[in-house]
Amino acid sequence: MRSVAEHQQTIAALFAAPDPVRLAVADAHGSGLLDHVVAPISLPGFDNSAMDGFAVRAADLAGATPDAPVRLPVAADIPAGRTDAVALAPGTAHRIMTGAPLPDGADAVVPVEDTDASFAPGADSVSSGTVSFHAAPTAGRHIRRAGSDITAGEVALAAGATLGAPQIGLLAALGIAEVNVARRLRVVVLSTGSELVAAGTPLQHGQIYESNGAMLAAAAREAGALGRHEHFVPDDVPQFLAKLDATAGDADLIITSGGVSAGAFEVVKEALTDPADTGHAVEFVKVAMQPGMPQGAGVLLTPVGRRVPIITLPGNPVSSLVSFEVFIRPALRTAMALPDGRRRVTARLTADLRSPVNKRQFMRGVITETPDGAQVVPIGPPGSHHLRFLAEANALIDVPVEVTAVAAGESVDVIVL
Ligand SMILES: Nc1nc2c(c(=O)[nH]1)N[C@H]1C(S)=C(S)[C@@H](COP(=O)(O)OP(=O)(O)OC[C@H]3O[C@@H](n4cnc5c(N)ncnc54)[C@H](O)[C@@H]3O)O[C@H]1N2
Ligand code: MOO
Repeated sequence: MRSVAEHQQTIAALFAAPDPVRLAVADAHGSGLLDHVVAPISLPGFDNSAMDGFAVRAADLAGATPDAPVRLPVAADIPAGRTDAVALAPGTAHRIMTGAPLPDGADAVVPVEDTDASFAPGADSVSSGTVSFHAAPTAGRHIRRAGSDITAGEVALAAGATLGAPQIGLLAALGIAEVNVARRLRVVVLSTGSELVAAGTPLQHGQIYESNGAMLAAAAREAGALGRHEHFVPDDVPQFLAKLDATAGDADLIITSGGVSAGAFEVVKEALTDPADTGHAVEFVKVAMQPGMPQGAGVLLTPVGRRVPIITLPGNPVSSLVSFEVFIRPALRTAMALPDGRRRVTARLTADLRSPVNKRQFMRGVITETPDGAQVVPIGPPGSHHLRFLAEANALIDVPVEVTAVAAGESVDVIVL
């Protein structure tokens, strides 16, 4: 049997290096940045006010106290967005709003609360009257200096960054319209099985609702890819191959579910084990793990001669999602220049655990932080049909091949989902 690590390498080798694409910043959300982004401008771009109040020369207010306020004439009004250059003459103040450019000559801003003025709607305008200051500001007070956030020429975002909301915000603030990112890969899931029907159809005896398609497409999207799913029913090899060709289209990865173990009607395995006829090259193997033992991986040759990676996952729902997590997710993320994004931690086991001989087990668990450190509770039986416990789990307990039992209180490796 193949080890988990060996099969991880096989899957990783199916993917090419990240494919560069230039996207509008908003469309690049969630993508991996391929090049350093250098700030074309400084932020802030000009000295500006951090408060609604008055721009002053600090020296003009030296000695101001509530008992001995200093009164100055208000010469101009500077709202945010005023674009002409305004100067502040000695012995005067300008009314200024948050984000408005500081006038030449001003070296402090006094918030309106520290004066006798009011900016409340309906209050008298003070822009051509006088204002009384109760305190002496220090020079530089409430001024946001040009370049204090980032200076033009500095690296704003390093290659490898993932473009989440804050990174999109920074790029937009720098006036950057487009970025070079790794193309998000298109993942198509094709589920097989004559027992499967779609939601909305009444179930006959022996039928079940198809669930792996939606689940694996969601997992692909959670991994940062573009995921969609198709459903194929008959256990018929020519029909399956035709569906595969039609589905492959512009896919970067095809994932099938079901039809790969030892049954009499394993359509995926049958259809893809004869590369002489089809040009496909898919290898079916057993991996020493539980769940997820029957696996297949290789390359599909499309009718237009394109080679598309294909990964054939086992049909049991828990097996297919755990296989996605262990094999496909890391490879997809690397191929999209995204960090692995999963935390591996050590946690204290709260109940005894058993694991099959010669298999690396990925057991569902619930991990919590306690004052004594992380602890993990194994949940659900090992059977690969227990979707309910999978939905409850927030972690996978990674039990090494050589371990067959772990006692409560011992430490285990955990992948936090
Ligand atoms: N004689 C043997 N039998 C089995 C072996 C084996 O080595 N020898 N391996 C077992 C293991 S382990 C697994 S895992 C499964 C894998 O089976 P397949 O990949 O061939 O999948 P199916 O037989 O088509 O389905 C298995 C199970 O999962 C349900 N299923 C399948 N697709 C879906 C779907 N899209 N949505 C919801 N549920 C699905 C299906 O109804 C079956 O119950 O084989 C064991 N058997
Ligand atoms: O690999 Mo199967 O996943 O044990 O149920």
